[in-house]
Amino acid sequence: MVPDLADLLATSRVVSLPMTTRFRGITVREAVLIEGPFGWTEFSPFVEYDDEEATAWLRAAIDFGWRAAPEPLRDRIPVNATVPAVPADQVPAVLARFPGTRTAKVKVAERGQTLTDDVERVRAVRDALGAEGRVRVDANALWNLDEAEHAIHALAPFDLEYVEQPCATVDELAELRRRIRYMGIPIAADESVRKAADPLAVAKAGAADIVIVKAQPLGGVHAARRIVAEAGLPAVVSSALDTSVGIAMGAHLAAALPELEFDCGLGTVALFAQDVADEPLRPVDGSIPVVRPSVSSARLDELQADTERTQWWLDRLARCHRILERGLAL
Ligand SMILES: O=C(O)CCC(=O)c1ccccc1C(=O)O
Ligand SMILES: [Mg+2]
Repeated sequence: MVPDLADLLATSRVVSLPMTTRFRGITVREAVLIEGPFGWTEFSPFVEYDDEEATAWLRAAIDFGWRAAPEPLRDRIPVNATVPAVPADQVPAVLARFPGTRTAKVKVAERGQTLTDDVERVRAVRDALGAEGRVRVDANALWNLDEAEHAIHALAPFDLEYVEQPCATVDELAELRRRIRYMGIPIAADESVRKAADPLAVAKAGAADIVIVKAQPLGGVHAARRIVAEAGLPAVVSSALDTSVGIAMGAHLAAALPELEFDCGLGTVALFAQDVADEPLRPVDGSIPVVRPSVSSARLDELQADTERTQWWLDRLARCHRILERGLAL
């Protein structure tokens, strides 16, 4: 079911959230918040995505606002700290934003940096978390096969929980998995799930040990839950640098999965200087609650994007809505 565009626009608010640390090259995150019959929901595809790709994010927004979430099987979700590609000396300050987390995901392979930068950053994270910490890295598909193999050798002494999207293609992931099997370090697929024509292809090809699932790009909580069931692999629910409302969507997905053996990438509200919720879904004691946060209109006013950006987002929402409706008509 797709609500009318007028219903979506009636409550849509475009916000611009300042971040504490540059992440994915951005320092301000924009989002549309929409109030549906089931509560606030979020539409925030990254600005560089085309309308086709952004339409899955609108499906997700509608799913969360206009449909009851599946029955939650847990009421809190353990989360990881997310460490952007910062210099090693900034690691303690980043980790301090994620109180109580035993797991950290560290960005590596950033353009313009070297493997030495990655090694020093990962070392600083391991030093801070100690032997009981869990350290995973995310290369965002930026290594080729040989670079990945070489980098994983260099990072293995820090005892990696898994390596997320080391290379771009399913074939590369499958080959890398063969090459590093003897090391016992699992490979997790992220972009190969959320940006693929077939999100199950990587699992079918046996090219990953773990799937990363994100509610917005996968078309919502219900669709993503189904992808996890069909993939038949352990899943880690992560986010897309969402506001507390988008994080709540992810938390409802994580809460509905029959098994959740890894900490989830849902702590990223900690990277925002401000947020839309009265009680932001920042990690406390290493977890976030499974709730629909209340959004204050005062905060929406404060964080409102300027006229030009607001129009840009509402136009984009309208184009994606048209694509959704056309899809239904086919
Ligand atoms: O998984 C996490 O720890 C947080 C989310 C995250 O890393 C992310 C956020 C925005 C865009 C891409 C990614 C990613 O996992 O690659
Ligand atoms: Mg990732």
